[in-house]
Amino acid sequence: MSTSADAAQSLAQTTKDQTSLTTTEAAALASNSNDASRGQPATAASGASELASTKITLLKALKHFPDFPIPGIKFVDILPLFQDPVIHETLLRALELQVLEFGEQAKPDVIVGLDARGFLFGPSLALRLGASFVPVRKKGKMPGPCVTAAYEKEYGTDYFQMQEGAVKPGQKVLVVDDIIATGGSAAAAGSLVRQLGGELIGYLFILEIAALNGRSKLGGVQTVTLLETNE
Ligand SMILES: O=P(O)(O)OC[C@H]1O[C@H](OP(=O)(O)OP(=O)(O)O)[C@H](O)[C@@H]1O
Ligand SMILES: Nc1ncnc2[nH]cnc12
Repeated sequence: MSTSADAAQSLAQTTKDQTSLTTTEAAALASNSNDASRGQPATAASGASELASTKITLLKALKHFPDFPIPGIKFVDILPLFQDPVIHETLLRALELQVLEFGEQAKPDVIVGLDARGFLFGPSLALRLGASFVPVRKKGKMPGPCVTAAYEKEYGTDYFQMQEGAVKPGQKVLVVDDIIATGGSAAAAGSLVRQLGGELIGYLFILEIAALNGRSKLGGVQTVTLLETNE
């Protein structure tokens, strides 16, 4: 009979090319599977199937809109992930597991979410992790003194701001957003965190548009993405 550890190892190996989840995460998903089946141990096969189907479920829920918001952009819409409470919960659990995989020494004090789609899951993730949530907003939306950074993105130039004092010097900060495309938005957010004296410990995204190589703008800071598209 296989143990939970065996099942988790098998899960991680079976799905190596399909998912960024690792052995520890697979173990947690296997444990979730135990809950779902009311105490019945998950077999490696059923756990692997659950993990693969989790990723497929999330990918299938995404919608694609050619030529939005301007011609030539293939827009990936992540909003459907939040329409179904089961998919929403699955998403949050998977993101939480990704952060836990960073290890205790890299436990974030602050989750910084980017305007606007980083606000859809950043606060929920922060609550699960016992961390603060702090927004990065487009310029002119927040009162009081702010730090500002300009950035180029896939479809234009923009400005991001954070409120002074929102991140305290030395706090460990994880920046989260729905999508990394060119990486301009995330890099600007990282620069704001550093302007406030925060320690930027990583970036976490739901989806990476790999062809745009946004990671190259993030200066080697730990960058984790749940899903990937090459379109
Ligand atoms: O990697 P990049 O090329 O910078 O692109 C990624 C950013 O673009 C999108 O936001 P957008 O600026 O469209 O704003 P919105 O969330 O307010 O729609 C997306 O939500 C990311 O924040
Ligand atoms: N192709 C894209 N789809 C959705 N959001 C984006 N943000 C930047 N590029 C995007």
